[in-house]
Amino acid sequence: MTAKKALFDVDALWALERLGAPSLSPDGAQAVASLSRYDMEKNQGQSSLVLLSTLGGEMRTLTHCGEKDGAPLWSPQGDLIAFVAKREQQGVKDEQPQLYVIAPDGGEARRVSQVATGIEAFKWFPDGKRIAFISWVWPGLKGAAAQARAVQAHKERKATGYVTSEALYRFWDHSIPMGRVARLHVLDIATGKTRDLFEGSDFELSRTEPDATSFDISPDGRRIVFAFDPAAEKRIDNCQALAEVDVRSGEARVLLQEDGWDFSAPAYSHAGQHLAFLASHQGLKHTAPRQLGVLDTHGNWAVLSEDWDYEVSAPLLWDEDDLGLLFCAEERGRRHLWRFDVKSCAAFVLFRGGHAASFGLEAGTLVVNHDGVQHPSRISVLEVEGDEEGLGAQWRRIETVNDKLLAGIDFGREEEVWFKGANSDGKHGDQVQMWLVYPPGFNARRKYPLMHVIHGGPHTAFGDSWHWRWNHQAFAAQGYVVACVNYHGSSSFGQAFLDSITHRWGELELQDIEAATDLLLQKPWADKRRVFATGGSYGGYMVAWMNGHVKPGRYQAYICHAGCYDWQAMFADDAYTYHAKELGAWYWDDPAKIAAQSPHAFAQHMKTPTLVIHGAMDYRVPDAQGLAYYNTLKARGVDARLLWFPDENHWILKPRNSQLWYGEFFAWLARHDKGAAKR
Ligand SMILES: CSCC[C@H](NC=O)C(=O)N[C@@H](Cc1ccccc1)C(=O)O
Repeated sequence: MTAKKALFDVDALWALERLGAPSLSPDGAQAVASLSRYDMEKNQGQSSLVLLSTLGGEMRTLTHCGEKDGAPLWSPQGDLIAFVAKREQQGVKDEQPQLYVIAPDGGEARRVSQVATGIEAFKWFPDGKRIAFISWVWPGLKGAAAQARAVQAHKERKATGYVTSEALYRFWDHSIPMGRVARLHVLDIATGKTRDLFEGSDFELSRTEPDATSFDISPDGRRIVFAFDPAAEKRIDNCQALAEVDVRSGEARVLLQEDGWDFSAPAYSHAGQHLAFLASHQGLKHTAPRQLGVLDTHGNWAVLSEDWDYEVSAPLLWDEDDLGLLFCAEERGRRHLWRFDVKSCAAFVLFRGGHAASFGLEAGTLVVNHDGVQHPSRISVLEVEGDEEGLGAQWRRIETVNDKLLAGIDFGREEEVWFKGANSDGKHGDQVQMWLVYPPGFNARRKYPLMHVIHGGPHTAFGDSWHWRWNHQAFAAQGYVVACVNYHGSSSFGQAFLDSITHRWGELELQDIEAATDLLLQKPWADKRRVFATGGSYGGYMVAWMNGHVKPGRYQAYICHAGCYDWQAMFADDAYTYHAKELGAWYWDDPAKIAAQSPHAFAQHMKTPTLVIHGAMDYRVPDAQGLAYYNTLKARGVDARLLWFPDENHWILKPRNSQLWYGEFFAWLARHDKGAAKR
């Protein structure tokens, strides 16, 4: 008699540990990664570093005491592992993240930076004696001491007002640091001395969260290539160019700048003869995919993947023979790790997702961090390469994180379904993908409630991946059949499918969702008295749109998380310069066109009970959107509930708040699940 397994719930979700991106030792024998765990009592997370052997053997914990030991990178010589952390040690408490190093065989980590403005992201120089890092600094000041004084003055300021004349002044959940810009610096590991490579120049990195993919160090360590916005007025939808700075002299020159082209994620080949990068032809269309570009030493560049109808994701990693590049890219609701051959321009799947999140390659050893509907992040090493589709490849896990906890939990199975959705060309219905996740122990002869979980974007996709915030297994464990429709406009189904909704947001997506509901309600197990729709951000927009467009009673209730409700008022968001490209007009030029795509304009039809959830720190979809929607429902006498977080952004990230989120989510559905009472 096998022991009954527990159902998956939010406490189990937060009890799971989360593996970060692996960094391999130069000989490929070991990988270091961050491992995050969460404490519901303390209501916070903690990350340490773990060592994994690619040759077999148990995982070892390398660091214990950091608040958030993250972004570990093995030195090129293999003698040190560098990472970013905020710690209190050696009599100093870090106010900003600093750089630490630790020997791979353990011991105490050593702080090697004391940068008042903090360290955002870094890379090792080939000599293993220096690192290049990003820090947000006041451009007019000279030297680290001046920056430290400015940090202190800002901290002690009495006036808290934010003043700017910039077009881009906030991003996702933070204000762009007043007066500061992101710059590249060099740190000498031995002395801790730092140098601002852009000092005295107008160069700066992107103002929208530059990271380690924003720059690369040449194989000889003499130059650093970086992406930057050449426009005088920075905007979220500006195109970036590529430039290169001489590390010794600080002299910088533009390498690649083309009107209408956005360049990013530069990566030198090992021989230094080529530079790979991502290129998006924004002049053609704002949704132009990021494609693979290569520049040679004569200044000639080309897009190698223009005939490949998938979007290339950063980071780009040259194969060890410089004949190919590794990167992740989505394909029909999955995300694989690919190798792109620069000569044949053919793409081969190395790791077939599920969801390939990150990877590392050293000395012929390839590791991947991957997840899926059935499991959170894992790290595996390639043992046998498969065919060009990645079929037959043999990967071996090099950790057992979460195995004990998950062994006692029953998960539901997932199913990939294709159905005839909206016709984008007016002729015939297009094939649309949907993922179903069934309750554990699903029995087709019984009746089940149906719950749509509608993804955001709109240009993203739900698929065979593990989601920490919208966890399909947590929803299915409550007894719902969970349906995730990759509606028209979703990514990973080709450019035409993604572009099909441009200037007509809401129309085809609704047809897809409704076609899916019609299909599912024909299933013997579907209880048509117990149908619900939920969604976040653009998914929240969709459920608000449904409230104004779908006959009341079809769905018993909606849940709208951080939903776009009123596109004119959405102009308060951080991405306002994008709106006209997607909706087809500025609201002042064609208010009717904007209203025709805006849920608020259909409020007079709204009657379906809705739980509205929003975070006050959400600058992408300002919380006024959720409040306006909630107030509208209340004013109309529609049953509504508001869950508002004063300290969360677009996502709900604190453990206790997430616990509350799931609790209110399920309680709202149960409250409107009249069918459940009669079961
Ligand atoms: C940068 S424009 C918004 C596109 C972005 N898409 C994918 O991540 C996004 O933030 N989408 C939001 C919804 C939204 C759409 C348009 C303007 C503001 C917000 C989301 O679904 O997360």
